[in-house]
Amino acid sequence: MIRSINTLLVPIPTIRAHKLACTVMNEQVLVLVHIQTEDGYEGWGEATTIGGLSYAEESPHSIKTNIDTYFTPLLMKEKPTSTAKAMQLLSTHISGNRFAKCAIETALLDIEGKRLNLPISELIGGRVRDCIEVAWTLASGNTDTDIAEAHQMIEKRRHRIFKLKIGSNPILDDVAHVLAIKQALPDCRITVDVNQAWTELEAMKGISLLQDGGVDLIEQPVSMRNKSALKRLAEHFDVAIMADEVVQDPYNAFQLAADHCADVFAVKINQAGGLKAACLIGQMAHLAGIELYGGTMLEGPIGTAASAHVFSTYPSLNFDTELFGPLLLIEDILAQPLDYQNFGLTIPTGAGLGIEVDNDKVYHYARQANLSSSNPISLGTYVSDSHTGV
Ligand SMILES: O=C(O)C[C@H]1C=CC(=O)O1
Ligand SMILES: [Mn+2]
Repeated sequence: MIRSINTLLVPIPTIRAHKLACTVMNEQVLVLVHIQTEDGYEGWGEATTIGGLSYAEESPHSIKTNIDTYFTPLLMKEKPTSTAKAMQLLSTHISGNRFAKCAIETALLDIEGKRLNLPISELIGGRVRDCIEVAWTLASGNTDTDIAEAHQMIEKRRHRIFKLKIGSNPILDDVAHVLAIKQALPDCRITVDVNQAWTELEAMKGISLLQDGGVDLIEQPVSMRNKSALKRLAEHFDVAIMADEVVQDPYNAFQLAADHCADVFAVKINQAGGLKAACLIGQMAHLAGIELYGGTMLEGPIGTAASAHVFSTYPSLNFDTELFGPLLLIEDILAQPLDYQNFGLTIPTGAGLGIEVDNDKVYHYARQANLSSSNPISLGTYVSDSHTGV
């Protein structure tokens, strides 16, 4: 039986500015859910998003408000006796709010795993791999800085796949930036994420130049609203085209898979609405012959561990993952950091998420952020962006 549900906003600075087409991040606001049960178990979940409301439809504050106002009273009143029943209850009474649902499901699975002494991977289908390769995003905004950062990552054997965030500069400038990095790192896989910034016509031009320059993967080049453009681009080019923002819950992923709108799906547990939903999307994509990529909303270690459990169950993961979120933050909130080495992340083997959250640290940071009104939580720097019509 659930005794308490606490939702905490925990802002942590990033190691450097992280520039996307829709926002510039100097800190990440972790949205953490802590559930405690009457019989002494506790579980953690995470509903972190990117840049306030600039990336997705739920903001850190809306997630906290909605969990406190709607999710918690419902769960406390109905007292579901399993994670599956709790999620069924939430899906019946609460529409949308996929990030919030993901955090609740994660915390409940963490508890269920601890109760059964099994890692979450074994509760959601069973792992078929114990380690996953992790790409790093170069997004300092400067080509030479990005190249130097990539060399450091290779030297430390942390990453050898690099994703570049483009779309906020003129196309030819972005292409020149990407190709300079590709030439400096000829043995590395280089991918680009346009975060919806191009029109179809711009994408035709940009992708053609990137494909000729040897780029390996193009992520969400056009608006998520224009699924047919994404499909046309995937059909037109040999280079792999990946759907990201457009891949949401299993219903919409089903349509995308059935229409074969992209060569690869980036799956994110928060965008999907939870771990089981993300498993379902992975299975559907696989059945439709679509490749899989383990995506991130730049979560801290809780959401990252949860994602790793999900991706460990995928039948194939040919485009690897980008679960580097915790490494972008200056502080860790775990007693023992996640195990990144040899270009990969080891999937935790302990019960539940298999991690130990430093509760004192997390509650301390959350209190500090709430008390200090002169230091409000930053929600990213607004970047004017024409593709979303704002
Ligand atoms: O993929 C996205 O759009 C979001 C995120 C993932 C890595 C990164 O740098 O940003
Ligand atoms: Mn993306």
